Amino acid sequence: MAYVLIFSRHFPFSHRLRGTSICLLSLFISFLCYCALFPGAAVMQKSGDPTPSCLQADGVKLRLQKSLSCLHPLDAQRSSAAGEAPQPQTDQRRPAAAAALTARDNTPSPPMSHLKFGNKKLPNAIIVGVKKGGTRAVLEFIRIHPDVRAAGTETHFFDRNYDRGLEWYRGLMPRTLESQITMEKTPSYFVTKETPHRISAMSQETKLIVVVRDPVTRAISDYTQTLSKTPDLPSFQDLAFKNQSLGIVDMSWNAIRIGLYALHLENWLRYFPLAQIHFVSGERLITDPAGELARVQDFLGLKRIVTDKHFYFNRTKGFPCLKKPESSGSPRCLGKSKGRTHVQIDRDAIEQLRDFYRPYNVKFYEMVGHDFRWE
Ligand SMILES: Nc1ncnc2c1ncn2[C@@H]1O[C@H](COP(=O)(O)OS(=O)(=O)O)[C@@H](OP(=O)(O)O)[C@H]1O
Repeated sequence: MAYVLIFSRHFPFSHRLRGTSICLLSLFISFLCYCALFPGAAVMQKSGDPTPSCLQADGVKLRLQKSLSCLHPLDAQRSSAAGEAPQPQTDQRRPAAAAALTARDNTPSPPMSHLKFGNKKLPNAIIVGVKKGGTRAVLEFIRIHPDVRAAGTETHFFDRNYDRGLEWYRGLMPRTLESQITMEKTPSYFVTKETPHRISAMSQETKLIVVVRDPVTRAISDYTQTLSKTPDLPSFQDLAFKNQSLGIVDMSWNAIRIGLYALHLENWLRYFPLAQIHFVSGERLITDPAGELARVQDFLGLKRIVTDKHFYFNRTKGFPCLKKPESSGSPRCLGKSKGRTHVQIDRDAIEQLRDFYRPYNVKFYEMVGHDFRWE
């Protein structure tokens, strides 16, 4: 206003003209002052370039939310072209922007990770044996149940890795929801002296599954596997007998020892009641997988969801395989190491081994209350 008064003194116009000039000059000078104080606002809106005003919004949650549309002006244009009000971007559509928002906003995010991924838990159920009994088939078949999750590889925690501790073991487990059970399989547990005691020390509630198979066929399967890795292995007969003509079997050979099921089971029954151990027939697992899986599901307290509609018999493989899931994927058979062609063993040796195992088998049938008919 001082400028206006000075100006009017130096230019003495007529009274009306002077009043109008003073008004116009006042407005002009006010505009100049406004521009000097807020340079950005006037210039940005004129140029139509939104970026600097977006940058000004940085650092403040409310302004940053608004500024998300600044990061993607094309989206704002598309929205207005479609006649929609521009929407703030959701996390899914703009993860980078959403991340920036979260980083600047210290509000804790909801505990979605727990809901989504669950927790790693120690196993509720373990397939403890027997080697070459069909343990992989049982695990792969039961884990298609939505309430079962399993460690993919054999952990060998209770026999080889016990010193690593339970937290190491837990770390190997998949994440599960509260409603799901955790499983693992390590077939050597069944014949390891320390294992029953160690599992009961972890939890006396652990459910145990043993897949048993005719001990003579199992021994030949075991030998066939070792031979595939060690081609210069002595013959089966050389390893199985101390003296074949006298029919003296070498019980110290692992392939023979594993088949003495009754002796191993005695050790387990010192720590677990029989009702907590479920025996799967390795033979029926091949001829009737759905029947065996029904019993496994009952034992685990699961709804019978895995049924015969999940299996088909693959003639090439000579074994049951899993059907193609409805959603995607392809039929699934177990790998080449399951269902190998066995080494031919002469009939006499097989008969001698059957005689050797018979009393142990009978004892085993009595202990478990079931005749597996290994004749
Ligand atoms: N569906 C299906 N597909 C393929 N194989 C099957 C199946 N069901 C049971 N089996 C039998 O499983 C035997 C291998 O047993 P394991 O999985 O316990 O072996 S291992 O101890 O883990 O090495 C394997 O033994 P071999 O036939 O001697 O190879 C199979 O006879």
